[in-house]
Amino acid sequence: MIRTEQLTKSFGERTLWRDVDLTVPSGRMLALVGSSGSGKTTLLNCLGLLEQPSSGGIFHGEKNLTRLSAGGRRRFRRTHLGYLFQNYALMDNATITENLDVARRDRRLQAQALERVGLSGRERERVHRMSGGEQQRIALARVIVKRSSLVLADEPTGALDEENGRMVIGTLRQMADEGCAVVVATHNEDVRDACDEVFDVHTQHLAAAV
Ligand SMILES: Nc1ncnc2c1ncn2[C@@H]1O[C@H](COP(=O)(O)OP(=O)(O)OP(=O)(O)O)[C@@H](O)[C@H]1O
Repeated sequence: MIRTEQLTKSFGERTLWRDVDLTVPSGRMLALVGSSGSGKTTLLNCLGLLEQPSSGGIFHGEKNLTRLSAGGRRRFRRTHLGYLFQNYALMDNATITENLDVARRDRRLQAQALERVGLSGRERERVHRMSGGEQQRIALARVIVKRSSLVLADEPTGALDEENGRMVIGTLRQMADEGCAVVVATHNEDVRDACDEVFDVHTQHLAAAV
């Protein structure tokens, strides 16, 4: 579970969002929508403790994560967080297996995750030789292998065809159904429709997904 309390982020004179109160319990999936530049990635980065909000709190249970030291933030990310970045954040010169080892050295889980994302048998290939969509799927496999309780995903279907887009949406939904709290920034209507709630970062309107 993750919860924000009166979370505000400004860059200089410009406030992206103000006094945001959101709760994403285990088992739920929240979509962050809004026009380009409205602050979806920035909000994900704050939830993932990669950026500091200007004010307000981020709570995991009773713990206010914004009060953690740099070491505490690192430990929280390592223990609880799976982050699917917009630029995938893979080790380019390493193999798929070496990238998955960063999350968890469990060959059985890795094989299951690679089968799920359609990359079985390609463990020894180097990431820089793979297409954008394949890299996006490796990044998803890494999140699957990590088995985090909080999953943040930034435009997870961006580089994918329709079939793989559906696979990613289904996988994120399954993670939520198995007990993760999932937050996904997206422009994609199918992703939004798979979520339980939708928060428009620009208007700051929260609604149930239809
Ligand atoms: N470190 C920074 N310093 C100043 N401005 C920043 C910084 N980081 C982000 N911004 C600005 O904050 C705004 C929100 O950026 P963000 O990437 O969060 O938007 P977004 O909603 O995810 O956009 P997109 O849909 O295009 O990915 C942008 O105008 C961006 O230029």
